[in-house]
Amino acid sequence: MKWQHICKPRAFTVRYVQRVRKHRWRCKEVTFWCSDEQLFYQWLQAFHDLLEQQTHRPKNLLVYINPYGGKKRGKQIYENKVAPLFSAAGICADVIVTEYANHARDHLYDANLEKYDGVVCVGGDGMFSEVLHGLIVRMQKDSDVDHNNPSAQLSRCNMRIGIIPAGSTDCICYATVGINDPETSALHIILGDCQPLDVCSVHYKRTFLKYSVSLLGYGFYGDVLKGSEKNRWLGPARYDVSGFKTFLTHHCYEGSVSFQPAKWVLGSPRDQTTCTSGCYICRQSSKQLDEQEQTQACGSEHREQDDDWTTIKGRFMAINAVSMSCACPRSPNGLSPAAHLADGSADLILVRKCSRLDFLRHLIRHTSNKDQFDFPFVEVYRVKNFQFTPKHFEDEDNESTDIGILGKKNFSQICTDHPSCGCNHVNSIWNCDGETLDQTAIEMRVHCQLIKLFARGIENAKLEDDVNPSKVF
Ligand SMILES: CCCCCCCCCCCCC/C=C/[C@@H](O)[C@H](COP(=O)(O)O)NC(=O)CCCCC
Ligand SMILES: Nc1ncnc2c1ncn2[C@@H]1O[C@H](COP(=O)(O)OP(=O)(O)O)[C@@H](O)[C@H]1O
Ligand SMILES: [Ca+2]
Repeated sequence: MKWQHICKPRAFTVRYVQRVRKHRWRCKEVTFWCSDEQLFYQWLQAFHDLLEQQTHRPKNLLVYINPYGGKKRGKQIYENKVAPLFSAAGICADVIVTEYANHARDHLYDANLEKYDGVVCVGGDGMFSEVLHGLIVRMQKDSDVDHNNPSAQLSRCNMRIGIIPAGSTDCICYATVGINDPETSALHIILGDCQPLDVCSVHYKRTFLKYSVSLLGYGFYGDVLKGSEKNRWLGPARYDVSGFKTFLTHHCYEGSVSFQPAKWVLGSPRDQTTCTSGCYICRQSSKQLDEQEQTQACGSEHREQDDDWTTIKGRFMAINAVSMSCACPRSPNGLSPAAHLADGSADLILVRKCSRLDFLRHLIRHTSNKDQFDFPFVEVYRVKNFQFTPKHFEDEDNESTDIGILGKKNFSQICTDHPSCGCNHVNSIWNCDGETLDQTAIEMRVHCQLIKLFARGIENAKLEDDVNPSKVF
């Protein structure tokens, strides 16, 4: 607006956020001018004072860009859509373009994080997972918590994480913001939004394997991931190709699932309501968590109940544990539409052996508003933890030392017990936020609100239309 400033020397431009379409935000600007010099400076001072009060807004960020995620447009997206907004908002960003897988994670283990108000990742769920691991593992190391102990009380991370979506599924961004749009996410970061998020830890015996915030899936989604890796060059379409092939092969896997229900939570996976910005159920969990932490600070030990385990044995097409809805462009309501971002629970979805047609009907429901759980072969439980043991775990345990759990022999072994059941593959693998796990027998536990994102949850569409409280920056 230079010409305006020249014609009208006492002018200033205000940039603000406007909600343009469902969950999509855009940066707009308006230039004011004033003939009275004193009044002009009063306005400038008022804006300056207002902005100074916004202490939750980040000033220094550490940004990691995965140049190979999604359609390989991470760098371009950051440079064209995000960097200009950060600079307009006066944010100083140190940018690292990753050079290899796990670069960001390893860098976070030792980086000096003191000067940063947050970490931003540009990429997909895999890239987010790197940053998540870097920060959580670092936090546990700094606070002397043994993360190999499955029952350890993990220390919560205060450093917020921002996600600029530039990946293939972008589920974590979509399920926490409502859209996978880089500019919208950049604006949530600039405004300093804060959304706590549950994290699931995954262990094998007393060894830590991985953390998960979206999908921990065995069977269908594990096989889709395995099949997709060799077609990475296809970009996001690799999942469609692999999904189709996996659907045609129609494998089921035998094993036993044990879990403890999340009794204290207020919601259920079959609720008609969903988790929205400022969600009441998540706020109740926050209160309980604070009380728990206070009790611990006073020296009393928080004792988890160790009874009420339920065990389900059978042959499964898919075993999915999700601690958020997992909404994404492929499935706008997600794998479990009523799951909550920060209630301290996960939804465990068991899809038992069924016909190919039934499985297709179940899958198709993920693309509409119809209930994907309303089938006799689908069960869903809200849990605080679960354990899975594949039927052939004993053999696997013995063989793992020679050929590795994911070794060919193990994966393609023929199920001699059930020649006619169709489960000719003994074991599947676990898909943990788009990364494979090295073990099939695992235990998972939800850690309530372990991390925080630069997001605010899914805004209520009505609120967006009614009051359009644009935010100035
Ligand atoms: C006939 C129509 C069938 C349509 C079925 C659609 C069901 C889609 C559910 C998708 C759930 C996605 C859960 C998220 C997983 C991601 O964390 C993971 C990694 O993402 P990224 O790093 O961005 O690549 N993505 C996947 O595992 C892909 C699952 C795709 C399944 C088709
Ligand atoms: N520079 C890099 N070279 C190769 N792989 C990388 C690089 N940086 C990150 N990665 C890895 O790329 C994988 C996929 O990243 P992600 O951003 O999730 O893309 P996508 O959504 O397409 O899977 C992750 O496992 C991440 O660890
Ligand atoms: Ca949850």
